[in-house]
Amino acid sequence: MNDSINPVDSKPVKAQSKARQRHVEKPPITIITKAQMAQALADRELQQRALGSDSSSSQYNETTAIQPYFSVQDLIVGYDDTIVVDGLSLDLQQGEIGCFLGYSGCGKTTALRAIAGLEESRSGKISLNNQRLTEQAARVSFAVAPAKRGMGMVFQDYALFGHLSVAKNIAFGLNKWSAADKKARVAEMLALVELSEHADKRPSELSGGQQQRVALARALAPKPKLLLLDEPFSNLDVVLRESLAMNVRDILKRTNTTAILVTHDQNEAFALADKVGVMHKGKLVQWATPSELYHEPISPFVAEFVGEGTMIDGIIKEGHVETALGDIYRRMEVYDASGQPQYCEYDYPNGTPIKVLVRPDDIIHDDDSTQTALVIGRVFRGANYLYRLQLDDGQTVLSLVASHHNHEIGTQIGILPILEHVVVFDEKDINATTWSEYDRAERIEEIR
Ligand SMILES: Nc1ncnc2c1ncn2[C@@H]1O[C@H](COP(=O)(O)OP(=O)(O)OP(=O)(O)O)[C@@H](O)[C@H]1O
Repeated sequence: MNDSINPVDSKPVKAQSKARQRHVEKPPITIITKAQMAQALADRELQQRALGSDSSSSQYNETTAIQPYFSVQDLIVGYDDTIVVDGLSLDLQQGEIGCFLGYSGCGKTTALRAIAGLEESRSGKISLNNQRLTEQAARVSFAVAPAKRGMGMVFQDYALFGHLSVAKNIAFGLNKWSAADKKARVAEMLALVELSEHADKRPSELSGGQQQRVALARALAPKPKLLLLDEPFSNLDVVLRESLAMNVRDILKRTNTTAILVTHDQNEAFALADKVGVMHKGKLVQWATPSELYHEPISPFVAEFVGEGTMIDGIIKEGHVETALGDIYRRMEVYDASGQPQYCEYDYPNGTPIKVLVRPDDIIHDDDSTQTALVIGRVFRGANYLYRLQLDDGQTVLSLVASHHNHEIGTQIGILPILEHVVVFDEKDINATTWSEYDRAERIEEIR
């Protein structure tokens, strides 16, 4: 979504709103209709083709599309009468790291186990490196045995053999290798996870983080086509988790390993994965890069689950959205002849109540801004303060502010809303998903 706000709008939403009155001059913005935008996009494609720089046209994609290295299509897995994984589809290219992120019980581990072949799927197709691993369709039904899938697994409890040394643990999956190759591979893996000097120790003599690295080395040693990591850091303390996640990412990237991680920890997912799939009640709600999930969530559930933020009220007015922060225009990646960005009308009729997602980094603190908000709460986060700010009409937003800007609760501070990636949701969506009190209570129960 490529929407943006005009932060200096002069038209007040409500006559009595001080914040709206402080907005000065409004730059000229022409909002074009959806039909005009479709035409503009088509023209742009034609132009790109004519210039020979087109990498997005369907013609190009048809002839050069890369077959995904790993692919899952419409996977359904259930226990008895309950569907636990419901129509899961995703692709990964070789060397990419994917992640299933979601609350406890949403089906992440079941999806991972089905990919590994440890859980039977009811329907769907799984392919890895040009080999079909499962297919359950009307006329075809087969599943490659788990041991023949070429996958490695790293578990939450590491599952190391306590009576074997670190080196022997790592060598465990290499029984078909020659003694010399095995020795060389174990040494290579020990160096990779920086545990060479611990080769002869027992796992119990290592820290949790070191044990996890042994588990990783053991899983990587046989050169798996796909590595599956099930909550691999959950036994470690929070501080260690993120740094180990970055360390593991580095190791996976250096070895060009394709991997899928399961976690309920967003920081871990973002630190490790290239693509993150938010799961909810068995469905993969969105499969996207961490940045896309944060800036372009496709539903209020994803918006709330990923990152911090608040939803503020808006209303559709002549193709744009009016809010207490200013008027929001839907900016597209299409430019007119003079190089100015084009704005398209929103997909909702005039007068539709809208919710607008505002992230803490969308609200810049600026001492010189004429637009202000009241500090009603703040949390010290070392380099930053997370301020909770009240707008003139009583709605609240969050703002991430460098911690040398130390403003007391109860004071007004200048703000500059920079809503480059603003996302709007129809109020109907909000009610239909997790923003209702009922679902909040249900989720709290889930977490407990
Ligand atoms: N062997 C099983 N038999 C019956 N139901 C199961 C079985 N394993 C899991 N379930 C149920 O399937 C649902 C999804 O479980 P799953 O372990 O895949 O979730 P998850 O998202 O990985 O959760 P967590 O983060 O807590 O591990 C849950 O409701 C769980 O109770």
